[in-house]
Amino acid sequence: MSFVNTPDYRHDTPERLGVLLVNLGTPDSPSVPDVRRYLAEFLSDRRVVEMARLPWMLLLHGVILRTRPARSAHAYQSIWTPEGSPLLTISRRQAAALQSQLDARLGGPVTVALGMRYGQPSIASGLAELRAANAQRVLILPLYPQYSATTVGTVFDAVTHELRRWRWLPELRFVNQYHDEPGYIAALAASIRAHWAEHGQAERLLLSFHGIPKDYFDQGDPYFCHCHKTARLLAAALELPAERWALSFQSRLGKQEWIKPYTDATLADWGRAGVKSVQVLSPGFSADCLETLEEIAVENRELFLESGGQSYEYIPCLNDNPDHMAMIADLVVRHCSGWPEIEHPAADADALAKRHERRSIHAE
Ligand SMILES: C=CC1=C(C)c2cc3[nH]c(cc4nc(cc5[nH]c(cc1n2)c(C)c5CCC(=O)O)C(CCC(=O)O)=C4C)c(C)c3C=C
Ligand SMILES: [Fe+2]
Ligand SMILES: [Fe+2]
Repeated sequence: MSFVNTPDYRHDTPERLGVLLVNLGTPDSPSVPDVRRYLAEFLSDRRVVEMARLPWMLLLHGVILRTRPARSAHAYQSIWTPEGSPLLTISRRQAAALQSQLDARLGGPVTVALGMRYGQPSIASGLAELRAANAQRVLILPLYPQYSATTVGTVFDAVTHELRRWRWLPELRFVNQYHDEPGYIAALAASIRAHWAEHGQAERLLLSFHGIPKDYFDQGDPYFCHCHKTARLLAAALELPAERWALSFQSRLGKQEWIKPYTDATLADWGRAGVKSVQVLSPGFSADCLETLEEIAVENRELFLESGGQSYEYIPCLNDNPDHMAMIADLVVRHCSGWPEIEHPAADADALAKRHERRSIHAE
């Protein structure tokens, strides 16, 4: 194996701290071939589908990748914007907002880059961007509040897989969840309150998280428990009594059992039981994407209304809202404690130059 450090870290420019924001990723376009390529990469990940390799590869390439891409492409076309996939455009705005917040707080020693687990920009390109900025200390920050092996675990795999090719490794830290972080709960509560202030309160609030196969939970994935804790803390922050809210799991795939209750079944039950109005929030998604803008905001709305409901409102994800990005900036500062860029923030160019002078003695 050959190593890829070109250019290497440099002694002649100040060292920096790098933050790699990571999210799931999205197809390059909503065309069937691009969606197929994206699904092939995503669904070949052993952390996402744990089934025995040979039967899964036969099923994936023999059946799923021949049928699902057309259906998914159609759904992607309905949410695509002139700037591209919502997940990617929002992620770029989040990276820019985090960069500004950290610049304002620390005086400029941090570089923020974006890397997607599947598709572009890749985790490898994000790490290369940080290396080019001379970021010798790096924080990996997957934008998944709840830990799951299927999301956060696989980000770790991709980062370490790429770093196996580097000769000079950065000092590395990794955020693996923030599901009960007070700032995260407060930002969610504030966004719901803002929605209530404008639209009033529905009879029920549904907190819908992406699902995982039940088997992964049975084998120890803490995701289900993290979702429950987020939901419980959020309901408490909103002072919502138990009969006014529920938690559910969306976006299941395939025939096996996933963690329950299911979002679609819950909404259909509520509609049939005479619940007239609901508001739905997906607190586990840090950015709006196909699963919220199409599945929750459109598909599940139809289902609820067809089942007897009368009013259905989707409350958007936190996206790049300032409370959210301030909370993410707090997380960065906390996880990087002890690192010089955080402990001795340079307010001006002079201080930066002095800090560099101090450290480059060893390089001479
Ligand atoms: C076995 C399959 C899947 C598991 C397990 C899974 C877990 C999981 N996913 C997210 C977040 C997102 N998933 C998104 C799309 C998506 N998810 C799956 C399958 C599994 N997800 C598929 C096949 C797709 C693609 C769309 C489709 O064909 O239906 C997205 C949106 C991507 C976008 O481009 O907008 C997100 C975000 C979490 C948080 C999670 C486990 C906790
Ligand atoms: Fe998913
Ligand atoms: Fe979906």
